[in-house]
Amino acid sequence: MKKLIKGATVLTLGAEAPFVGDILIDGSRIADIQPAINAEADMVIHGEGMAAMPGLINAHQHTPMSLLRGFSDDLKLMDWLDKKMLPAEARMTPEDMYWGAKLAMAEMIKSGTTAFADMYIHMNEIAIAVEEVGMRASLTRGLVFLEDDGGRRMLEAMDLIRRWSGKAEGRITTMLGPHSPYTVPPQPFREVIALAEQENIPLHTHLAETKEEVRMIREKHNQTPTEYLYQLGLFEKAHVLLAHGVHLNRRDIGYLKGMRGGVSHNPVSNLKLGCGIAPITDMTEQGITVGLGTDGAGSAATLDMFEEIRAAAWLQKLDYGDPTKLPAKEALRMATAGSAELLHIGHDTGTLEIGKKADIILIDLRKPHLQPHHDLYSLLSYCANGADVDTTIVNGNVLMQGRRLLTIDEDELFKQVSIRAKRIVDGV
Ligand SMILES: CSC[C@H]1O[C@@H](n2cnc3c(O)ncnc32)[C@H](O)[C@@H]1O
Ligand SMILES: [Zn+2]
Repeated sequence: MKKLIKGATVLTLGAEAPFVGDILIDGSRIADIQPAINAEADMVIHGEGMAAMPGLINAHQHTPMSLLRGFSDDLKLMDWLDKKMLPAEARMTPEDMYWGAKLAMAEMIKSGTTAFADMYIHMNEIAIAVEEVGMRASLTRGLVFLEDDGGRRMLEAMDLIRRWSGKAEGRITTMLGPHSPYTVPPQPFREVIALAEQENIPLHTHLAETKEEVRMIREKHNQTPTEYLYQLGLFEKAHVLLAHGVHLNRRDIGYLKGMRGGVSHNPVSNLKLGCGIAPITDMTEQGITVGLGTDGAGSAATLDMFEEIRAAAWLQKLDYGDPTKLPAKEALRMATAGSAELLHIGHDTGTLEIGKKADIILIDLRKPHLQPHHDLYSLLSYCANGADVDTTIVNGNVLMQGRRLLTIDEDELFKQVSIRAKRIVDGV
């Protein structure tokens, strides 16, 4: 099946400057990108007046937490987690995970996200939802080792990996997910790292999100959270996706230098929880890959990656007192090629290139806030929002066109969400 996008302003986010042209999709991949393509196609997508760019990639998510959006705000992270989220999560059924993940995916597709990294529980139901909806995802069973469970969580983590890696036409990949330095003691952390190294499985974990975490790890191990993970051998033994990295000193950044993977910066969640500003300019200057994510909707509020792009750029300018920090194009590249590296799918996604997967979004520029067109990178980083996305394509399949979702029934979704969200929070 061939599809032809005609007359869009193409931003490959690779080496080329933006140009008006066509994109030919053959099956799941980009077959050609040119100023004009004369080819037969089964479907023509009219891109006139629109910008075509790589789909945004959300590098850190907890999708079912969309059911907990707005339920518990304005709390400190540890109170929010221990007193509100964990009791609510204990009441969530596998079916809730499925519908929560679908709600998150509906929002992501409608705001131009084509791929995401997810860490949660009952991941089998989330994988089924991803398979049905058509997005690309890296799925991880989150592992907390604060009490003995006879190995059940590890079995679930390995079951997810064995059952779902490479499935859904190759759209699903998997990772191992020790939750954080404060929920995984040294011995189980070592065992997870050894397994990751032995079986060549990437890891996804939280790191140095709050000052309280730094204090807890100092009291328990007399180390910074980053030193704790470094001394366990994490950064040399596996590809690692680190979420947050807010409280890193110069020496901590040195430990990350040369690592495979990198850091997911989640600026809106960090702002809302009052965590601080991650030193991502210092990281990128040391060659550390930085991508962007939202975190779960329970902490971030929305899953609109355009808000993350804007917050990331503007917070670096504020933090350094220097508006030249994190320029517009770099911020867009963080949300695309940067995040793709973290998900370990950079060879296939993150830029528009012949041979790469056709994960493409079209943004309708025919809006007052997206005129005139001096610099499209500035316009998309600083002025656009998720509602400007007209079309979302993943793996060559159109998941949204003219803002209509083609693989999710929104009426049924909203009905399920409203019943389930109420049941989960009643009594918490
Ligand atoms: C064991 S599955 C993942 C686990 O992570 C929790 N979570 C959600 N947001 C955050 C965050 O910002 N920092 C730490 N942990 C977070 C979520 O509630 C799940 O229990
Ligand atoms: Zn998180």
